Amino acid sequence: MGPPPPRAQKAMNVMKDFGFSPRDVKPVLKELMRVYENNWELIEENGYQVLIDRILEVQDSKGLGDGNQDGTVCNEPDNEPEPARKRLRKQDETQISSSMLALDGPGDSSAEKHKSVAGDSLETPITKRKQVPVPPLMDVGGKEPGPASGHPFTGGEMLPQSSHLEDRDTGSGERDEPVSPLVTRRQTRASARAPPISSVQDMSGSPSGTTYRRLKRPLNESRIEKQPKIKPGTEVIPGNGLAAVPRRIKDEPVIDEVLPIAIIRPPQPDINVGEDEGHQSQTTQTTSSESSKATQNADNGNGNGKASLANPSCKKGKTSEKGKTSEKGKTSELVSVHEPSSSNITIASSDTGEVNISITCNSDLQNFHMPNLDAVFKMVEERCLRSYKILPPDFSIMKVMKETCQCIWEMGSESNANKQENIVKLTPELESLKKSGARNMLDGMPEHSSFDSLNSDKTEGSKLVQRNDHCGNLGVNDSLKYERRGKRKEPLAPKDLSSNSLVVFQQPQVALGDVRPPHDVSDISRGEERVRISLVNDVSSEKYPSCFYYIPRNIVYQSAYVNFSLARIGDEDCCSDCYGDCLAAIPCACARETGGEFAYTSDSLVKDAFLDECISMNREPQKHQQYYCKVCPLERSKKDIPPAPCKGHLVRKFIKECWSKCGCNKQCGNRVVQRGITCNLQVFFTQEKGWGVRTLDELPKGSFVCEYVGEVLTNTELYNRTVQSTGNAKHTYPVLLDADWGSEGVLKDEDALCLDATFYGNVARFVNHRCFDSNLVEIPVEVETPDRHYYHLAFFTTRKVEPFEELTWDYGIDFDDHDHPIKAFKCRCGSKFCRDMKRSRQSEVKGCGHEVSEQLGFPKHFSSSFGTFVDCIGMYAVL
Ligand SMILES: C[S@@+](CC[C@H](N)C(=O)[O-])C[C@H]1O[C@@H](n2cnc3c(N)ncnc32)[C@H](O)[C@@H]1O
Repeated sequence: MGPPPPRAQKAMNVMKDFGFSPRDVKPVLKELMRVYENNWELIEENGYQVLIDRILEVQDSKGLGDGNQDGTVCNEPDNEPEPARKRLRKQDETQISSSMLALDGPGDSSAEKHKSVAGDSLETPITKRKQVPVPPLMDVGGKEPGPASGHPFTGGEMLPQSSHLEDRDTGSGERDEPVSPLVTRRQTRASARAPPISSVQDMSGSPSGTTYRRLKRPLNESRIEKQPKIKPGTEVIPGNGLAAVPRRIKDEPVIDEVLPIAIIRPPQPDINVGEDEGHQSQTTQTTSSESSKATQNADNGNGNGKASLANPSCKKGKTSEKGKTSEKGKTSELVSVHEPSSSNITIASSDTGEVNISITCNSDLQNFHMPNLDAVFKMVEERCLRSYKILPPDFSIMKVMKETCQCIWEMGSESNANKQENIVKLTPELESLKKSGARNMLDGMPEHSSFDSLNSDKTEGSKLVQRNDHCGNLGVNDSLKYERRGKRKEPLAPKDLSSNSLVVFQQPQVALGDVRPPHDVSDISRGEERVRISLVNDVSSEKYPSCFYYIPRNIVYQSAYVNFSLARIGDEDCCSDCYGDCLAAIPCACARETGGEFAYTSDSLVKDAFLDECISMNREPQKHQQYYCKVCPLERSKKDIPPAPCKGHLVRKFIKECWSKCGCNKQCGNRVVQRGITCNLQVFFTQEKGWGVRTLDELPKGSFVCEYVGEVLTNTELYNRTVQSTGNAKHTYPVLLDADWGSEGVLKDEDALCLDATFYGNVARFVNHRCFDSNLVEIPVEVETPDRHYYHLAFFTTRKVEPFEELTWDYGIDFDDHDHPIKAFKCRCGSKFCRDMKRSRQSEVKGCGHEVSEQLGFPKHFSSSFGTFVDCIGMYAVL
């Protein structure tokens, strides 16, 4: 017989370090290989957990309870095989012993032995050792939740091997001290290069012996006992991983059936909306709280292996809304969730463990065809991602199932699909954002904001609040008709919507209230920023700027697709293995975007070379690479047929900051923009340009000043806003987020985004324009998402700025572009490089009191970089 294959040999070596002799290990390994059909990954998973478990079981069933009782010397005494076993017991005390109890069955003596072994082992090592925190289960491959166990997001999914190994290995007596995970990456990486200790050294399978192991699932889940048998005749949905590789958690009741299975049944002919619908909704409709309760009940039932069966045919009297039935002679429980209009969802499980999820779509059956399920799931997935942005804490699979039902109904019903065009779709972004982790995007929202009223009563549809003239555009959606009801304009329910229609009203444009929001002159951010931003006017009698809501972070308006899903951040887009301050260590994955070097210095300044490149791009765009879209979303949004050719977009340099999926701390030097404004700014009234912003501090070159914050819109929304704008006065401050447009094919409208700070914005909305030599430059910064459709636009100083100096940036306006939907203002920037050649030296400007700058004939250029358009129509006499 030749030597064992390398993976088997490795497994044996690892087991040896745990104190198991090859004699113990070999047969078990063979057995597992047979059971898992030589799938080594399953055996190696979580540090050979399954193998360890099985060996212990075999030993226990032999009545050994101790790996060495057979006399095998599997390790030198000094290598303390026994404590290794004991540690294993101790760590698994709750999980292993309980799972074994469950397997062995009540009253089984071996189970009792396990208990006592575990109990013994709890005492000895701990009393011998210093008071060391009980190590998590990571050394045997499990996942120990808890704050100390590592990654903030994964709750300890990843741990530095060096720390947990040292923490655990008490063999030498020198490693008793726990190693803080809060070591710098440099330290951690250095220790990674040292040979890892004992058994777990190569468990990651990483050829480089990487420092970290990724643990795929909690320990309990990884306790695979054996392949459950799939009963003949059981329906297995292809591609369902659960069915293909069934797993059973040890401490759950033994069930021979495969679970769960979702069965989507075609609608029953006897269930339709029609005349019956009103009755049906009265008798069977559950409130959402009832349905969630019902769902919970169903879940509980499943979890306990209790029965339930669901079938839409419950309407025939076979079962009740939530009742018991004895179909097939089994006790079964049924839970139905009935939507008033289009769907019923029924979840059931039998006492054999079979779970059925049955969805009934009440549709016009004549026009219904069962759509391809893959297409349905894709549609559901897209909707969820779009609607929920970040999945809210109360996200439930029931919602997904309802969405699924809706999609099946829509896709399956041709006549309805056609009607969809006439239906304004529900866009729950704001609602879900408010509930979700993205709520902080709305942190700037005042209590009385129209958001609350917009969302408080969906059945009433959108509520628009008329804005006073000073605030400009009402943004009424074309597809809705409004009538006056008291002071408000409220939508009339569209008459032609069938009862099956998808609900209903579009969020209106975010409109400001009748009441002008009070500006707090001591802090216009009303406490939203880390610093106060005062407002002064020593020049004119104008006390306040036009009304707007101060928000410290962007908010998504409506159709823009902004996805902060952590799942989309791959390893290459974060540094989960970092600790402390990334700048203090060798550059991590987050520096990849900036050529392998961080863009910031340890003083939080943008490095000179990087900054100069960005400045040059702004000042001399013709010298830099430009992308030309095949079909430019900006031109497309203008609705010209055919759309005009793309005018080009600068290929921008991005900064990528560390974020939530990174292991570093909040004070990491690669987190500048996300920390918000730190310098003292003041909004003041300028002589020439209305309100402006100045710094009260001296700012060195490369300092972060503020971000341009506003509503995230699609270009079409922006265009609609612009063309709908009427009135004597309006301000629009849109900025295109076009830094990556041309690099992709044809962008969807929802991906071609811009920021509008007209109604919701931060202090940046007051920063005035200066041609060419502005003291601020905008740099795109990726924070939450590697997706370049959405990024932060951050302002950094282009040079040292003195206290009380006005802050300006170059809007990139083409003062000659008379076709542009937004007319350029008369530039009063005062720069000797001013591009606005045509302005009159003496023109008197109402409102903003512009003065004339000298015209020195600097050659005009137009940076379409961000396609920034800034306007103050109505405040200027001549445009
Ligand atoms: C982003 S806002 C800046 C804040 C604005 N000054 C205010 O009072 O609200 C842009 C508007 O400011 C004015 N503005 C900015 N830069 C200007 C400049 N260089 N010359 C003249 N007006 C300017 C224009 O009216 C423009 O539409």
